[in-house]
Amino acid sequence: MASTSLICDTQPWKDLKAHTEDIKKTHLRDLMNDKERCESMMVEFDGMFLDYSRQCATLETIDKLYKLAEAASLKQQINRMYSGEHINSTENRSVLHVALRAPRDAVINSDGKNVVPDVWNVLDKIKDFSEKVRNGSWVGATGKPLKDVIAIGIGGSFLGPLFVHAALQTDPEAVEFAKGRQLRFLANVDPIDVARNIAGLNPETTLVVVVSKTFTTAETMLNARTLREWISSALGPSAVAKHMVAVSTNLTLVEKFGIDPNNAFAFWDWVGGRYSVCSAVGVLPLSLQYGFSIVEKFLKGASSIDEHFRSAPFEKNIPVLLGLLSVWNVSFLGYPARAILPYSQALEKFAPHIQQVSMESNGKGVSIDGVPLPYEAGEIDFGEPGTNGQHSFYQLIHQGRVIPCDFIGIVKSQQPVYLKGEVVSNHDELMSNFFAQPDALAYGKTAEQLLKENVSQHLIPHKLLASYEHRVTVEGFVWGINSFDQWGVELGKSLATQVRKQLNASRTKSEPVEGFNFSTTTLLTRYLQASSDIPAEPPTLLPRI
Ligand SMILES: O=P(O)(O)OC[C@H]1O[C@H](O)[C@H](O)[C@@H](O)[C@@H]1O
Repeated sequence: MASTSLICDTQPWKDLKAHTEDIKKTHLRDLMNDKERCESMMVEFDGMFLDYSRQCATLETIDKLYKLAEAASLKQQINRMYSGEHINSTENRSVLHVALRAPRDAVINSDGKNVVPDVWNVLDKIKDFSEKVRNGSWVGATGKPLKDVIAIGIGGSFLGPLFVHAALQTDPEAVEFAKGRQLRFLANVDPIDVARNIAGLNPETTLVVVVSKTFTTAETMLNARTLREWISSALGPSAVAKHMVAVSTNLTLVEKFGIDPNNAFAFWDWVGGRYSVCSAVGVLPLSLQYGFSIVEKFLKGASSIDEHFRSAPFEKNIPVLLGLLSVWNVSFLGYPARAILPYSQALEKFAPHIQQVSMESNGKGVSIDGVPLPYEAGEIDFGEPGTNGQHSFYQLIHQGRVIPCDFIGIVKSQQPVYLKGEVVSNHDELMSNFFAQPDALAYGKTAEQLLKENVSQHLIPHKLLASYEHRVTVEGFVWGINSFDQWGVELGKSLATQVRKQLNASRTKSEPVEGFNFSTTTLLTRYLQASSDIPAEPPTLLPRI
């Protein structure tokens, strides 16, 4: 395609549009009766089993989607990503999160330099540091071992690590490694989140990890200053060197903040924040909690999917199929939402993480060349673990609207329970719902997708993660957008700066609210009036619970 042309102008897009009319006349119940169709809609790779037969699609649809992929130069785009080209053109950067989990001997170049040795230098440093903290050879300022970790970070510097932490919390092997330790995440600038994080913790035994790609994010930096104060007011300012470390691409600002650069763990601008869980962003806090060996397994699983995504033919390529089907659902069938439904409590934070990966990546209104899109890109992702969601929002999916669903099932439970006298084990009971719901939907009126996992427990999260990351990439490539920038978020940040300035000026110099629209002016004024009697408190006076 020429650089400013849009995918919707290509013949394959037009063919799919025309084909949509035929599909709308077809009932999924009838499609499900076609054994040959269903059989060819099942794909397996390395313990993952994808069944997309409950998608509102025929084999002809899939064939047309491959043609669309060709028109979007999908294969070439994937190759460009892996070879370190600056596909994030608006920020002039490579997109190489795959290098974060590449084997030590792999060669992945960015700007003519193999980045894999840099990746492994940091991983080795994390291994060394986390072992020292865990075995008590790195101690706090008063000589006590650091058994609790608070990771401060937001967005991509929070959601991925939280998702993996939640997944490992009940993994029998990981539980053993985490004995006597706690990992908490402080994301929100709301002081309530600070209070909750420090509740019950002693600064003497707490290590704070400040995680921020830019080291400028307002929320994270205020929370970092707040916990720096919490530590130094209790243990003296010199304690910061032993109790605070950082993960960032901006080591200059880390040092300026007062953290020894030797205690900083780097990553690089070719890692998007929302794709950074496999960098020190996730690896450091998770290694402190579970040990590096557990986290290394995570990296290996993700790497296996990376290789699959790069090399498998499209008809067997799980992320490509997931991505093309999503484009089909959004752009042709007109379904704007997608539910992510893991039948596993361990995956409770998967949907919130994918929300950022997907919605921040593909929620765009212009093509990568700045041309306004005449079609919608991105989808509204939401989800909850099954069966909880069944008692909440499923009714709307059953009878209200058509919402494509990802059902994610796990073959073996991390914590199997089989009560004497019960007909089935507790996990079987859960899985009964997993198998029943997609059919209830398919034979009712909706389209959805069934994704089953068949993989030992601690291998689950990274394969899912890498598959979903690449799905988002596939969608972005087909829609012709830049999935790797986030200018909308930047606008919100700069508006917050204006508000912050105004609040400061009004509070300290009684300046009237100016420069905002009528609504915001009214609200800001009322807020300032109603909160004027709240005294300023230094952070040390935050509640100690
Ligand atoms: O890691 P940081 O630089 O602190 O950024 C944290 C978050 O900030 C913004 O909201 C970006 O849109 C996110 O992509 C990013 O994950």
